[in-house]
Amino acid sequence: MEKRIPLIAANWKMHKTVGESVAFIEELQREVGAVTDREVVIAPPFTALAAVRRVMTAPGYRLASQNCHQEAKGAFTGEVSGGMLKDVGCEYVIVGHSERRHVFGETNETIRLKVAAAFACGLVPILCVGEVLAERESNRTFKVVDEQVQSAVLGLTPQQARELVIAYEPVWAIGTGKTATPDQAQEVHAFIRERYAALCDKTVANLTRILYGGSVKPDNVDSLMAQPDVDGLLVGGASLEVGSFKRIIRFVSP
Ligand SMILES: O=C[C@H](O)COP(=O)(O)O
Repeated sequence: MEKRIPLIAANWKMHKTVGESVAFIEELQREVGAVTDREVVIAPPFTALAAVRRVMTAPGYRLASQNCHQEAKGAFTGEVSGGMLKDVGCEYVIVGHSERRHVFGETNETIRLKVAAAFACGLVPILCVGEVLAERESNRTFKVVDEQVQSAVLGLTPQQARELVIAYEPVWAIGTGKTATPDQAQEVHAFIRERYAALCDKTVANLTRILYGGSVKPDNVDSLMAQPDVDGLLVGGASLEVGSFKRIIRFVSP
């Protein structure tokens, strides 16, 4: 039976020069080597994509962008299209990260267009969803996450629905040191899988990878990855140092 291959993604956000990015990848590959039973995805800033691609030579490592524009080309100063990202060697693109939603005002509708644009260019979107603290405290987590997922998958083909990666990132856990407990993560992941099965198809939902993000660290990685519906991680701060990211990649399966 086909299995969900764990996916560990590093989102460097607005960190690292070209030189720092290259040095990190070289050291990581030297220390970890080829990965065969999991995928490692690195999302450096736009400026370092080409350089990282050139040195990313070990099996199991893939390049991602942190964002893309929804249009293929045009007068959009400062933006980068999916086609340009594919051209530079990206295989994945992070779409709808909470910083894009809450700092840059991206809506569910914009994110839906970005998911479609990514697929049209041959990129696999990593769709981020998650509630803010006030939503969790008013018991609206499931409603918010459901709306975000539902909106993003509108119009996807069965194959695209199968390839899409979903990342559950409770906004209150991002960069705060407050990780969701393994039970809290599992509860929302199971809900997402159940809703995905209703929206797409049960077989598709059983194969869809759902990542957790939000203050993932070496000391909580194993308990998060032990949850049956946590298929991988989207890591911010702890992905900036080889030592901590290496430990996260080497999470211990139950
Ligand atoms: O994309 C990554 C998330 O925003 C998590 O960031 P963090 O690990 O620094 O909390």
